[in-house]
Amino acid sequence: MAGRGSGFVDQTSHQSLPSALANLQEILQLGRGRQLVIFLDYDGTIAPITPTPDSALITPEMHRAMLRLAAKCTVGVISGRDLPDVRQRVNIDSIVYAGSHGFEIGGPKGLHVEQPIGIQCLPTLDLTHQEISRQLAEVKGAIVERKRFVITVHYRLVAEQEVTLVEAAVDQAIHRHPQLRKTAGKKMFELLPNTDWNKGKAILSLLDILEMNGPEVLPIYLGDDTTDEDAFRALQGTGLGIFVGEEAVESAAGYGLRDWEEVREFLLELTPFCRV
Ligand SMILES: O=P(O)(O)OC[C@H]1O[C@H](O[C@H]2O[C@H](CO)[C@@H](O)[C@H](O)[C@H]2O)[C@H](O)[C@@H](O)[C@@H]1O
Repeated sequence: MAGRGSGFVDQTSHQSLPSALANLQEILQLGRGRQLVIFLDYDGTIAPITPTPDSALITPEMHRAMLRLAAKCTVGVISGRDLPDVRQRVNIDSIVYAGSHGFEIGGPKGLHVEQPIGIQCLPTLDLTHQEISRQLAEVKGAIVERKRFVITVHYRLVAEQEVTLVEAAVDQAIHRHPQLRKTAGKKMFELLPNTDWNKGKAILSLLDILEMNGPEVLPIYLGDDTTDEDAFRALQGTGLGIFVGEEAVESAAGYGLRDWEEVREFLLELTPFCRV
């Protein structure tokens, strides 16, 4: 990873990651003479974590900050959410989006790419969605969220003693349908096509599509959850990862920011130094 920050002490703990804000000059130095491309995760990075998926919105201030940034450089939002959902929440036409953890990519000038393996899995995802929804219908607080290529089973509002029921339903589905694999994130489990595709691969593919895969570009990725680690790893050596959150987790990111408000501050500080 380019730039570990001079304050770097222990790379296994986020709390010791150097602050991207405090080390802005160092980051700018890495980007000197290079075009910056900024990739942002949605939930927990540009929007706060809320009790239900529906209520997680970006603030007007964040929207303004992103608009200003997008006027100066290439911006992408790389999300586990469904592509139309994240696009509508961010609502900026000029940026590129990846939904379903990168299984679907969309952007200006008609850009639209879906992973063929995802398309093959659609009947299995449909069936699994029905099965899990039925199985968890009686579990109070469980939310089954269907995205085109991913099913997310949320347990944030489920009583602690019932979370095992939620995980058991997911595990049984994976057992029945080996075309799917399980991942986990903030108070949720996900089922997605059982293939080696993730946010990191999606970003590398996007950089190719945008013809921004050379040394004259510095891609920066900001994310807060386990699936964002794939993106941090993918950019090691060529770009920069910024972990968002206060908890101590193992991260492949080089810098840290506390929360989405610090993310906004960072974007505002970075914008004047971006060029198209
Ligand atoms: O990759 P992301 O854009 O960060 O999306 C990851 C998942 O985020 C959403 O769930 C999370 O945020 C919700 C709203 O704050 C919260 O209620 C939930 O507990 C979190 O797991 C989204 O609903 C999922 O579809 C995304 O995969």
